[in-house]
Amino acid sequence: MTQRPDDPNHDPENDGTPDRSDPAPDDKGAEIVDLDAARSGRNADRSPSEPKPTTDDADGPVLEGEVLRVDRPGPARMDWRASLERKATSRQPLIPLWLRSRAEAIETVRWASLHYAHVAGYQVLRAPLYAGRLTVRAPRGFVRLVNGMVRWTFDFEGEPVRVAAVQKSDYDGYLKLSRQRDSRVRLRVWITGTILVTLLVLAIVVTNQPTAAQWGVLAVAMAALGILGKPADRPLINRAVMASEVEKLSSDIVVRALSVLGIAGITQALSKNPKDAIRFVAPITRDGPGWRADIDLPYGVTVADVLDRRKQLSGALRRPLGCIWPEGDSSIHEGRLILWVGDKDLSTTVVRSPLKQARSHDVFKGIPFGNDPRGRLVTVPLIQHNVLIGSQPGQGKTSSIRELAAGIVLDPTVEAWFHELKGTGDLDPYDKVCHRYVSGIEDEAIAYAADSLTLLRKVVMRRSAALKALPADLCPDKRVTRVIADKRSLGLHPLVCIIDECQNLFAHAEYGDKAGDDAEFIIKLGRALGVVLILATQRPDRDSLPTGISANVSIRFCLRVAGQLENDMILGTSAYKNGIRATVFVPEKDAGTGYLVGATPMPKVVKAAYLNTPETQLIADRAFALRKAVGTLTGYALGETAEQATPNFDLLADILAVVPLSEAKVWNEVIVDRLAELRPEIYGAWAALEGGAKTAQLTTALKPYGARTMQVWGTPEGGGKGANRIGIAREDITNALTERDKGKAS
Ligand SMILES: Nc1ncnc2c1ncn2[C@@H]1O[C@H](COP(=O)(O)OP(=O)(O)OP(=O)(O)O)[C@@H](O)[C@H]1O
Repeated sequence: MTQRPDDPNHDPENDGTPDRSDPAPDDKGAEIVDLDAARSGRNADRSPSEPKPTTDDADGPVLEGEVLRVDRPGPARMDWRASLERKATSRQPLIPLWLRSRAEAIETVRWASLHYAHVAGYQVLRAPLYAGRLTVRAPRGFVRLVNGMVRWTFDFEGEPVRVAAVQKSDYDGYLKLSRQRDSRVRLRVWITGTILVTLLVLAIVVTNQPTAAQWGVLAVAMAALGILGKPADRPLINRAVMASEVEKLSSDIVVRALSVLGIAGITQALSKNPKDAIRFVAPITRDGPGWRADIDLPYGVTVADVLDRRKQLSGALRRPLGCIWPEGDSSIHEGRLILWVGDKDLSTTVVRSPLKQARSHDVFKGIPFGNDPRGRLVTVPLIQHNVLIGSQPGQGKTSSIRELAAGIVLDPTVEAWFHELKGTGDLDPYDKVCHRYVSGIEDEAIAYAADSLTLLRKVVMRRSAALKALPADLCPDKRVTRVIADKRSLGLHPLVCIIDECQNLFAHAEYGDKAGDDAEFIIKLGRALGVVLILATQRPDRDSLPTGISANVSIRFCLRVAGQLENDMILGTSAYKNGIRATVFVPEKDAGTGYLVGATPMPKVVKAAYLNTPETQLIADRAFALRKAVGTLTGYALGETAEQATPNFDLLADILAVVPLSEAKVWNEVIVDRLAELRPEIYGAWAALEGGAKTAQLTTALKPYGARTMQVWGTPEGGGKGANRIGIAREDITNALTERDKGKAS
């Protein structure tokens, strides 16, 4: 509805006629209709054959009422709390970022001390060189001094002016200048004479002083003359640190770089509004060893678009790729870019492990894992989590595992089950503290790792019952805590199982399927029970990494991978789409650097700490001593023979033993109960499971033999109503047994 000028409520300052040259601030965003233009437009749309409306018709009925605008005038009114919350997100820190983390502050102070110690040491070592230079330059300095004094005393500086006065025949001027010179020279001769006499007296005094003082005075004199004799182009002192070649990051440089990335949204926005298309929401500051710019990208452009062009950004900023770390902050919005440009290339940095010096460690506090590009320590929480590490070969998976393993073994309460299925012995230093350990690529090693998973599955089931039985005051959250872990008799201490090169297990023809099922089971249920699985693979595809594992694991570390598929297998579905791309890392050069997801609130680029073999050996020795002292060395570490997951029993034969020929089909749950009666030490844990878990247990156990389960009609053993439930056909078990035995014979 619009107001008319003849309306009694008409507001002359707001008559509904838009003044495009001077939009009133109050009208910001209001929908104002130019009636004349609108009507003429409407009439123009009519076909000439249509009857022309009468003037009244054209104007339409005049409606009365209050003008209601779509956009209300005045500033946007927000709830004050919401407005405060919004402001809170952009508060500048009271304490500088580097002082907020103890580790970062220590690192900065350490860096500054080392830097200045280096500068001091460098200059002290070169003192003889500087003394030599001063001596060589002293004669030239002496000549310059004498020359300067003579010129000053006899006012040679005024000579050209006096000559010019003569040449211009300016006698008055010349006379004035000559008089001035005479009076000046008279005074200066006195001064120079006094200085010379003083120097002479000083020289006589010095000749009567001890030799050390004479040398001291000579040194000072030579130094002074040497400084005076310095050639203009050669400084006396060498620079201990070459001037940083790092250009200070400025808004102009950032805008220039973003504008050449070829992102259509940025190019268009800049062409329309070169000044404000890219907004800096905070001043560009130093943040750690680099510069940080907080930027709002133009509307419609997301951080993922920029991440995609990190290489181009590196070229545009004229900095090595390893210095360019764009990051998003989706807690604000998807277009908020935090661009961090480091002074140092991350790929040339080796991160020292804080565990190198640690006497012991508590895994409940997480494990120090590496540094982010800004040099801040990143810790991986372990309890309540599982970890998946992946990359193409040679990118640092085993090194990352070594670092995690260091934290694990330095906590003497943790039971370590380590499996390294490459056979290179990278984890061998730790074998002396492991409850289970294997290194190898052959079938025996794979079988051992598969056995570990089967045993671990049982451990998880047993722990589940043990945790359930704990009194509520000891275990209010139904999960293992430090207090519970420390009560060894409960058997709920942390148990960490590492399988490096796990593709060799999961893709194994004989053990792969079952191992995959077990691992998935452990990942899903083990978390609250203190059981942690750490898997590393160089072949992240569906065959080598069951989707049940890649979908359920909670912490992921992806070093360089070749493509989107591998990226998302490790980092989770849509990671690539969301700009978390481990494809940006450079093969080999970026070894140890990867995206860490799930360990920190936001995905992070992290360079893992690196431990070489001797350092790993020292850590393992400390861990051994620690464990020996508290009595937690068990299993492999004590040279005990490995516990076997598969003692001498034969599931297929056992099933045939408990299912008579007369029963063609039987429910799984019935078979499990009968098996438990037959061999309680083996099947007892299965029978303790409830409902679907009991049925699923047998289904899973039969899978490796190719024996399928099906819907079976039956009635409960103790009597009751008939029903369809999951079961097996006896004939299928007989066939599976025949097949298996045939295979063994061949
Ligand atoms: N965090 C790191 N910092 C520095 N260099 C590293 C780091 N991690 C790995 N490297 C370098 O990369 C090399 C290969 O590392 P590593 O053996 O851990 O790779 P990998 O991914 O396990 O290889 P593969 O897939 O063949 O088992 C190391 O020898 C080391 O030179």
